[in-house]
Parts: sequence; C-alpha cells; structure tokens
Amino acid sequence: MGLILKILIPLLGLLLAYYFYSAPEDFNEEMLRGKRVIVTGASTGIGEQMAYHLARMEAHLLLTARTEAKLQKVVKRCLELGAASARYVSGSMEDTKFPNVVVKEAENTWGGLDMLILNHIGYSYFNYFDGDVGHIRKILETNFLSYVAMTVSALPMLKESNGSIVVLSSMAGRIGSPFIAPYSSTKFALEGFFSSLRQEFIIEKVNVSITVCVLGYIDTENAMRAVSHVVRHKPAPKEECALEIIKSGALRQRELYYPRHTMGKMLLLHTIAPDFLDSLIRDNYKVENVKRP
Ligand SMILES: NC(=O)C1=CN([C@@H]2O[C@H](COP(=O)(O)OP(=O)(O)OC[C@H]3O[C@@H](n4cnc5c(N)ncnc54)[C@H](OP(=O)(O)O)[C@@H]3O)[C@@H](O)[C@H]2O)C=CC1
Ligand SMILES: CC(C)CCC[C@@H](C)[C@H]1CC[C@H]2[C@@H]3C(=O)C=C4C[C@@H](O)CC[C@]4(C)[C@H]3CC[C@]12C
Repeated sequence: MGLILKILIPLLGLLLAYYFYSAPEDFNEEMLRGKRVIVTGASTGIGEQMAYHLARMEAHLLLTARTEAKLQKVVKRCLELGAASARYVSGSMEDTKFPNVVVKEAENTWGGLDMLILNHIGYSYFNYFDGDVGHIRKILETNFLSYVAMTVSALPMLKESNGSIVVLSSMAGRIGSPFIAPYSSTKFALEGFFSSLRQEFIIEKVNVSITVCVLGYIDTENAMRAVSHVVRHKPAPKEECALEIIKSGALRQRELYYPRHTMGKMLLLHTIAPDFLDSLIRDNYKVENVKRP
C-alpha cells in the first residue's frame, strides 16, 4: 500500500502538471494570414488540400511538385479561395539542385519565409523488398535528403522570422509495416534527423519550431491506388488531415498524431507489447493480394 502511494501520488502529480503545462493554445485561422508558406508535393493529395486551407486563411503560397499542369490548376484554385498570393515552381526533388531552387524562389519573391511544409514523396513499390539498393538510394534522395537540403537553405530566413518547419512523417516512420521497406526507411531517417535538430535548436536558442506529423492511412488517390486492395483499415479523410497539420504547425507543436486515437493506441502498444502490435498490423493486411513481381 505504502509503495503504491509512493508511486501513484507522484505519478498523478506529474500527469496533472503535464496536463496543465501542456494545455494547448487555441488555433485561430488569422495566425496564417499574410504568412509566407512553401508547400512541397502540393499538386495532389494532402499537399494540395493544405494549399487550399492556407489559401482560405489568406497566406502567401509557393507550391512545388513535378507536374506543371496540376500545379497551375492548384494555384488558380488557391487564388479563387483567397490566397494573398500564389505561385509555383515545378521540378523534381530527385535533382539535388532543386531544393535550393525552390527556397531561392521564395527569397527572391518575398525576401523571407514563415513556414516550410515538407510533404512530397517519390514513387516506391508496395511489395516484398526486392533487394534493389539503388531504389533505396534514389528514394532517400527524394524523401529524405531533399528535406534536409531545403531545411538548410531555408534556415536563415526561418531564423529571421522565428518561423516553422513542418515535416510529414508516418506511422511507418515509427513502427515497421510490411511491403514498404524503402519508404519506411526514409520516414525513420526523417524522424531521426529532425528530432536531433530540434534538440540543437533548443540548446542554441534558435526559435524555429519543428513539427513532425505522424500519420496513419489517409484517403489520397495515390495511397488508395497503392494499398486499398491489401489494407483492411479504413483511411482517414485528407481534407481534415491537411487542416490538422496546418493547425499543429501554426501552434508550433512538436508532433501531430493523426488520426489521433488510432495512432495513440498503436504507439502505446508499440512500447508495451511490440510483438502483439506487429501481429495486429500483419492481420490488417490481405497478404494474399500482394503478388511478388
Ligand atoms: N496517404 C497516406 O496514407 C499517408 C501519407 N503520409 C505522408 O503524407 C505526405 C503526403 O502524402 P500523399 O498526399 O498521400 O502523397 P501523394 O502521392 O498524393 O502526393 C505526393 C506529392 O509529391 C509530388 N512528387 C512526387 N514525386 C516527386 C518528386 N520526385 N519530386 C518532387 N515532388 C514529387 C507529387 O506530385 P508530382 O507527381 O506532380 O511530382 C505530389 O504532389 C507524404 O509525406 C506521405 O509520406 C503519411 C502517412 C500516410
Ligand atoms: C493496424 C492499423 C490500425 C493501421 C495500419 C496503418 C497502415 C496500413 C498505414 C500507416 C501508414 C501507411 C502508409 C504511408 O505512410 C504512406 C503511403 C504512401 C502512399 O503513396 C502509398 C501508401 C502508403 C505506403 C501507406 C500504406 C498504409 C500505411 C502503412
């Protein structure tokens, strides 16, 4: 009994202190008004939806992806929705020079930057790991190294504005799932890099926030095309997901878990019963529908 009291009471105290200390500031759409924001991978999916929310909130937008025709349409829609300004620069993040080109465009147009949203991903197969090391190298360039390169180029402007970096990660960047070994490696890499950098910012009193978004299955066209015949779980809506990402970035939160309850349960299980969680994840896949090429 004594031991329980000795442990329980301080634990309760800690939980209460955490609850009150971390009570979130309210989000207000005006937080984004007039802010200068780069969104990568903005031609479709969650990136496109983030662009529309930001446009409604009257932000200045610089969008990027490879497909110019799609970007033109998204920019047009953003202007209709009320963006303070909207432009695009097209190119591939496989090209090591491109991250800097995008950031320079922001510098030349705005002379500064408030928020950098790193969201793009390159194509990767959804299947058993095929032993192709070259593919891992390529996908690391697109999904990881270009995020690092954009951060390096944008940091002087972000320091100047006390700005924010928002990084799109995944449950697959925290917990192993089958059939996505190359993709998963890039997300684990992002988590390592940005959580280390956050520590350094705190030590050096750099007032640039880093928000890592840990997402579950979201109903974007590309994700559904890739996995809906295999994954049993129902995907969450991309529009709501995009809004939650913007809110967490504006509130300078360290992490976002979306959808919140699924992610919360999975991360708890990962800590206390990892083998059980792995088996739950496997049960969630119709493995018979994954055909080796
Ligand atoms: N959807 C999901 O279930 C989940 C998604 N996430 C994360 O959310 C983010 C967005 O995902 P989602 O919206 O589904 O992704 P999509 O596949 O819908 O969009 C990817 C974007 O990246 C762009 N892109 C692709 N290749 C390149 C390239 N080589 N260089 C530059 N841009 C490129 C695409 O445009 P274009 O082809 O024109 O270049 C597109 O705009 C990603 O970081 C993803 O990892 C995390 C967990 C789950
Ligand atoms: C156990 C269940 C409650 C939850 C399982 C959630 C699993 C199925 C979810 C969580 C993260 C999801 C992947 C992801 O992060 C991003 C992409 C990129 C896209 O282009 C193709 C689909 C893919 C690989 C998703 C596939 C489904 C994943 C593994």
